[in-house]
This record gives sequence, C-alpha cells and structure tokens, in this order.
Amino acid sequence: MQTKPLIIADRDIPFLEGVLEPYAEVRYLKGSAITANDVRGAEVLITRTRTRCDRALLEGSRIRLIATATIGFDHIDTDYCRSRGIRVTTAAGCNARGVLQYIMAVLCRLGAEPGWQPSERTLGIVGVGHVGSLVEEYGRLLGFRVVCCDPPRMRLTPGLGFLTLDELLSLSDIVTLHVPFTTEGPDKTAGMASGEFFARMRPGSAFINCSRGPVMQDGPLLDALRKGHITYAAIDTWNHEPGIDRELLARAFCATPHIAGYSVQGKAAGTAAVVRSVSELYGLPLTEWYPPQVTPTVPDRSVTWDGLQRSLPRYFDIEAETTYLKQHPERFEELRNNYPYRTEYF
Ligand SMILES: NC(=O)C1=CN([C@@H]2O[C@H](COP(=O)(O)OP(=O)(O)OC[C@H]3O[C@@H](n4cnc5c(N)ncnc54)[C@H](O)[C@@H]3O)[C@@H](O)[C@H]2O)C=CC1
Ligand SMILES: O=C(O)C(=O)[C@H](O)COP(=O)(O)O
Repeated sequence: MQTKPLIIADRDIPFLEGVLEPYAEVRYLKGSAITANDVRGAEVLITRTRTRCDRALLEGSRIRLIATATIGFDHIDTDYCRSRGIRVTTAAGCNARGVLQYIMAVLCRLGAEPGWQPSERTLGIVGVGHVGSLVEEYGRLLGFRVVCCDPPRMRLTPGLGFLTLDELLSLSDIVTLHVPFTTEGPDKTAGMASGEFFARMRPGSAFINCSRGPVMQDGPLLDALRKGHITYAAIDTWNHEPGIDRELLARAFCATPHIAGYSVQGKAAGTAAVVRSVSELYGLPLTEWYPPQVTPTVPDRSVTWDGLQRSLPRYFDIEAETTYLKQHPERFEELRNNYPYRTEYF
C-alpha cells in the first residue's frame, strides 16, 4: 500500500484541519517553532509569516512545495527555493480587503475631529498593487484627493498618472505604505521610510505602515514624532515583532499587532489558496475548495464617509485594540494568534 505524503502545516491557519487528511498525513505545528527536523521527511510545507523558510530549515529535506497562506512572502528565501527546485506559491491578494478595512478604520479615527473632511485631505498611497488599488478606489469613493506612487508599475505602464515618491510625500496629508519588503534592486523597500522620507512629509501629517516593519526606520520615525513633524503614526507592522519598540508604541496613534489583514474572508481566501496549491501538486479534486462555513464578501461600493464612521467601529474598534496593545505589549503574538477575525462588509 502506498503511504500518504507528509505535509507540515502551521497550526494557526484556520479552516484547514480535515481538508487534506484524506490524501496526506498532515502535522500541525506552531509556525515559529517548525524545525529542520520537522520538515525533513515532508513534501509540502504550508506556512504563514512566522516560519522562516531558508536553507537552515530546508537543506536535506524532501520539500517540493511551500505554500504560504499570506500575501507577503519575505519569510521565504525564494532564491534558495529556486536553486533547489522547490515550488513557492502565495495567496496573492487574499486579505487585501481586510487591510482596506484597517486603513478605513485609521482614516475614520483621524477624521473624528469636528470639521475634518476627506475632500480637504490628500491621501498618498505608496505601492498600488492588490491592497493599494483598493485603498485608492475607496479613497476616491469617499472623496479624498488621492495620489499614488508605484515605480515598478509606472515603468511597465507609463501614463497611469502616478507620482514620484518625493512628489507624493510633499503633497500628502496621510501617507500609507502598501509595498512588499524587498532588500535588492532599484525598488528595494528595506528602510524606505527613512529620515529623508519623513523630512519630506508635510508638517502635521499622518504615516501608516501596515506593509512590513523593516520598510520603516524606527529611529527617524521617533524623531519626527518627538518633534511633532509627523503628528499621527498608525503602525500595524513593526520592526522586530514581537519585541516592538516601546516608545514608538507609546507615541503611536493607532497600534495593532500585525492584524490589518485579519478578516474572516481574508483568512478563508488564504487557506483556499494553499489548498489549491497542494491540490495542483497532487492532482486532487480540491482546486475550487473554499471553507464552507464562510460567506465570501460582496463588495459594497455605495459606502459613504458618514456611514462608514457610524458602522465601522461595530466591526473594528481600532481605538480599543490600540489601548489594549499599549497596556499589554508583551502579549503581541498571543493577541494575533487569538484574534477574533473581523467581517468584511464593504
Ligand atoms: N499588515 C498585514 O496584515 C498585511 C500586510 N501585507 C503587506 O502588504 C504588502 C502589499 O500587499 P499587496 O498590495 O497585496 O501586494 P502586491 O504585490 O499586489 O502590490 C505591491 C505593489 O508595490 C509596488 N512596489 C514595489 N516596490 C515599490 C517601491 N519601492 N515603491 C512603490 N511601490 C512599490 C509593486 O509594484 C506592486 O504594485 C505585502 O507584500 C505585505 O508585505 C499584506 C497583507 C496583510
Ligand atoms: O498576508 C500577509 O502578508 C500578512 O502580513 C498577513 O496578514 C499576516 O498573516 P499571518 O502570518 O499572521 O497569518
């Protein structure tokens, strides 16, 4: 009798348990604790951002596929995987609408001051992919002046009306980053939010980072906050998670433990993507699988600024979540592992 292939999966990927078991032996482990020993006999590794997938983990293993249930894949050494013939798949765009909801919650909080009107604010979006495009679309729907910067897209398709980063920074009241974390090439994003970047931002403006922590430099951001040059920082992704900078946490206007994309539908789409990848590898009848208990989002483009300000706190109380993280920073990882996934409703 043929033995079933072994799959190692992060135990905090929801809706997965039971789906692949008819076809494989699946072992569920804590993502940050998966070792070379665990993966040695496995053919597939199903991950989140918490497992560093590199030579140290994979050398000598039989892994053929790494499927991550996340958009970002900077936790995977793709060069090494390519050199070893390991296929890498991601869940592109899976939780983009969850991140959109996060940005809307930050904007609603900024806009809680009397007289604050979207039409009087310029929203600057850096990185206009799955997430940035949605933020652009809803930003315009809600009446913001929107400016965008995405050099890789601009090179591919001139005439999109995108600005240079310097132009965007000088015009924006709110700057939000939606770039991948990259360390090489002309568009590398490592440390892109630097002293020079913050100095170019308008006095009194707001900075949002829910892309990846190392895209920003903590020291210069702290300087800009201390001087009051940047008035509001909304941080979801941090340097050195979960050991985040306590002064930055204290000064942040919104502070969350890397949960911007944590919607029910975002998680469902992430899990569906990894199931599809495994299905394609082994020719299983699961390529169209989606968690039966989850209702996919029906996008609602009729949202209004006033309506959002009334409805959003019922789905996502970002102020309460900020207060809690400030009181319990040591619970960063525990908070994200036990997060009550939010419902996407627009
Ligand atoms: N906080 C959270 O929970 C989540 C964070 N993320 C992060 O957000 C990132 C973006 O997600 P998506 O929009 O889905 O990715 P995407 O790949 O669809 O879009 C990224 C865009 O950034 C652009 N880009 C690359 N380098 C740039 C640069 N130097 N300057 C300006 N633009 C640049 C690319 O051309 C692309 O259009 C992910 O890579 C991930 O790190 C994603 C989901 C959830
Ligand atoms: O999709 C991404 O990229 C993210 O950053 C995730 O939302 C974080 O996902 P987990 O690794 O916490 O599942």
